[in-house]
Amino acid sequence: MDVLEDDEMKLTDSVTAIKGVGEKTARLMEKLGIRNIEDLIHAYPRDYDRYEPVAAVGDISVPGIYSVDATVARRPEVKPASRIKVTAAVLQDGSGSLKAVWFNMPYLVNALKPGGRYIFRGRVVRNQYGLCMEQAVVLGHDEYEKLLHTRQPVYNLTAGLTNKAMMKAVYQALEALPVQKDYLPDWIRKKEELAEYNFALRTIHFPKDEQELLFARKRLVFDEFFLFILALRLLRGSSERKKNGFPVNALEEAERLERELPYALTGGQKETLRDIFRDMKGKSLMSRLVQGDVGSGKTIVAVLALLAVVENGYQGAMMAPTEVLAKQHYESITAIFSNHGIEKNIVLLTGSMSAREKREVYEKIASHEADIIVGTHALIQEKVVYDSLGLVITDEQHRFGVRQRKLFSEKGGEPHVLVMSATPIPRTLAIILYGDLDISVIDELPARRLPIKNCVVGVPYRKKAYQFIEGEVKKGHQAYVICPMVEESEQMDGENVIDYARKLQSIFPLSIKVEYLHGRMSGAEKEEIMEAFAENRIQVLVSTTVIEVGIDVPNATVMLVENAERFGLAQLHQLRGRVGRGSSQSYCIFVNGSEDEEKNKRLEILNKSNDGFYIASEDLKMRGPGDIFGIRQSGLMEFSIGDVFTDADILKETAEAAETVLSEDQDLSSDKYRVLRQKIELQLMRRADSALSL
Ligand SMILES: Nc1ncnc2c1ncn2[C@@H]1O[C@H](COP(=O)(O)OP(=O)(O)OP(=O)(O)O)[C@@H](O)[C@H]1O
Repeated sequence: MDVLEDDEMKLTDSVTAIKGVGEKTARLMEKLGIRNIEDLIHAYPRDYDRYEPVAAVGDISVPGIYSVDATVARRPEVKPASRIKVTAAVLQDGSGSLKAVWFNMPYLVNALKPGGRYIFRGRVVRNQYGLCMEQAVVLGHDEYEKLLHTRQPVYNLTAGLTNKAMMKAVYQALEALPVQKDYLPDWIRKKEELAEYNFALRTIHFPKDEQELLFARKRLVFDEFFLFILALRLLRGSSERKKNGFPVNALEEAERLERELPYALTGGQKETLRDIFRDMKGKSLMSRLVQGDVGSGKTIVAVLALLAVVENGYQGAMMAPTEVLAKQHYESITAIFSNHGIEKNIVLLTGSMSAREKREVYEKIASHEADIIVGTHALIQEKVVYDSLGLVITDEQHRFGVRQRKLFSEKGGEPHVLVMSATPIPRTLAIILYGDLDISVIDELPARRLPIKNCVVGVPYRKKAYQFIEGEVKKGHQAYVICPMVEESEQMDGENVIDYARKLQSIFPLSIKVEYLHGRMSGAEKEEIMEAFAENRIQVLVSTTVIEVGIDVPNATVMLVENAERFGLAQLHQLRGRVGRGSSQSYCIFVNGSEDEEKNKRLEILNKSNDGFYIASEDLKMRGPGDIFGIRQSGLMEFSIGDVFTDADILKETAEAAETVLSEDQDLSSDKYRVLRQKIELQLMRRADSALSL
């Protein structure tokens, strides 16, 4: 028996335990965050490739993936096009003919006999000669019959790792794993009509049909929310009633700065500040979420809170999700303080600083020479010892720092925590998702802001858009261009930052400097580019969504989003929030890169409104149950399968179920919930680990 168990695959095994997965593949998988079997089986497909019935060639008028049942009209030709060999054929059925090309597959010339009839399945693109099918898979009729109506999983990949390899690895892991115990209590499964766990897991990767897929998905979404909510509640249980070790009583400096600001705070900002000050003065520690739409002015609220803490003799830290943002916060706080004669010592701490620079900052933090520390995750590395850290401000993605909180408490007392969020979700959902936090909402934008003017356009409009950008730059303004990809990819078409920046620079006069920014650049490179953009040494910044959160360059007045159809509306709303932050009129141009009218309709929602809540709820109304794959609403909430917008109903059901469980057993200590509790603890550790390794 023992021998058998040793042979069994375990969730904690490395992916190399799978037959056919070697060190090289393991390293590639690691890039995707997949280290062990458990990670692998939870790396859910990002989409599914559907084998639909064949299309008549004559009916194909827009690009997309198609299957056609056609004959090869004449002997295919091989043309050497620069380095690659292109095999070209003409496919015919009774309704018309279609060009087909393959790259670097010259052997097809002999394999595809003139007059031979096959099923060709591939992506039809539009090039200068019209429609053309690229890299088609050639299938026999029997083979196709078997695949018809099935869905093949499409995984997130990285260069060198093919979809086929991922599929095989997942399949083998699922085959080799022993059946896992379903940790969800039976009564919940029955009440909510949820699939069995092992079945759900298998089906999400290899569904038979749409119905089964949705059934499996619901179960996994439920699980994800359920574990999350329970974890939050357990955490809250342990952090509640924590005594306030950093009472904030004196508020003179903060109130003076508030009076002297060049603008009056909005009602929402004032109320939020009152909540914060009341909390920090009170008996227990503050754990508060500040929710406010893009550009609602959360930063100044954070700055005033930091100043209050410092005035009372403590240190305050502000943790940003990226180095670029940390630097920006550091600079804006420094500027505000120096403009108002406030002499506090502010330091910046980021991962990309040299060891010597870091050491100097550590010393300043330990000796309390530093009052305010702004940085990235570097702020919570073990080497950082605070003298008396009274407040930590963080963003919603990193709030789940169980270990972090523990770390702080080991370092001399738990600080107050303030979490900033721009995710536009209704209060009922916010209460569920932020169950461990009290909530303040900044529900208005600063007065005298001109609403952003929007338009949704097709690709042919580009030329005009570039002229428009040129005009704005000539007026002294700046522009952002967003592309979905960093560089050209074989798997996906769409605009990429590197080529796009090159193209724009060649179109614009040299006086307009175009640069690019993306997440794969080093911290120092990104900082340099952002700094140059903030100082208007760069006029047009072509970027991926790395600038989605928080970047504040009020002089930028145009945002052009390429392949807007690829993004979730909430995410587009965040992107749009990068303009319209100053007093000038701003513009947002969404380019729909597909010819799909439905996608246009979705984007039109953005055209109609600048209100994040409205957009999220309208988007929800337009989606059917089959639309949940492909586009995720928002990258802001770190769920791997659930979507807080689309799955709002499941989220509510989950919250009720969690409530019932906790009313039976407050800390899940009974035998009945032992497996569930273990699963939650594991989840907490994983989240804490991934947050720390960022
Ligand atoms: N009450 C106000 N009146 C006028 N301008 C304001 C007010 N509050 C903040 N601002 C300015 O509005 C701009 C946006 O503020 P801020 O960067 O704090 O937005 P945010 O809420 O953090 O948005 P995001 O979620 O996009 O990061 C800043 O340039 C800030 O100086």
